[in-house]
Amino acid sequence: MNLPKGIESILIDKETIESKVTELANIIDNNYKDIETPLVVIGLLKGSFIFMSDLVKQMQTPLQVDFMIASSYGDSMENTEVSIIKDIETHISGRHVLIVEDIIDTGITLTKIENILSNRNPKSMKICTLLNKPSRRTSEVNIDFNGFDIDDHFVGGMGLDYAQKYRNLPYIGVVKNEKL
Ligand SMILES: O=P(O)(O)OC[C@H]1O[C@H](OP(=O)(O)OP(=O)(O)O)[C@H](O)[C@@H]1O
Ligand code: HPA
Ligand SMILES: [Mg+2]
Repeated sequence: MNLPKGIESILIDKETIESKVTELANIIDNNYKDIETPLVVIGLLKGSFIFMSDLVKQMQTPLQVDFMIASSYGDSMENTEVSIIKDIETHISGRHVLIVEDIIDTGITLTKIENILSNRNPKSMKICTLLNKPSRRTSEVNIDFNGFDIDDHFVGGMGLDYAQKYRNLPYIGVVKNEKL
C-alpha cells in the first residue's frame, strides 16, 4: 500500500481496529446493561471524531452524545498547555458519563477534563480510549475501556493528527520524526 508522505509504517491496520471497536462496544454495552437513564457519551475533539462515531454505531445502550474541544498539541509533538475551546451543552449532574478519547499519552489532557467534569457531579464517569501510550504518562489516568497499548511513537490516522494532517487515514500510522 502507498503510504502518505510523512507516514513511515502502519502500526495498526483497519481490520484490527474494526474488530477492536466491535469488542469495545460489546464490553461497554455489558457494563451499562442496567442503566436507568441514557448514557452521556462525551467525545474530545478533534481527535475522537472517527473512533467515537464508529463506537456508538456498534453500541446498543441508550445514549446521547456531546462534545468538548480541547487542544494541547497544536502543530507539535509535545503537549503544551491544555485549552478548552468548547464545553459540552448537556447537564451531567446525576448522569452516567463516558468520555471518549483517541489517545491518552501524557494523561495531561484527560486529567484536566476529568477534573472539570467531576466537579459537575455525574453519577458515574468512565474513560474509553482507542490508544494508550503508558510509557509517556506524567499524569495518572484510570482507563476503563482501552483499545490498544502502543509504544512511544507519534501516530496519526483514525482522527489523530500531526499538524492537522492524517486524521482521515483508516489505520494508525507512525509519523516520521523529521528531527531524527
Ligand atoms: O495525554 P495527552 O498527552 O494530553 O495527549 C492526548 C491528547 O492529545 C491529542 O489532542 P490534541 O491536543 O492534539 O488536539 P486534537 O484532538 O484536536 O488533535 C489527543 O487527541 C488527546 O486529546
Ligand atoms: O501520538 C500522538 N499522535 C497524535 N496526537 C497525539 N496526542 C498525543 N499523542 C499523540
Ligand atoms: Mg492533535
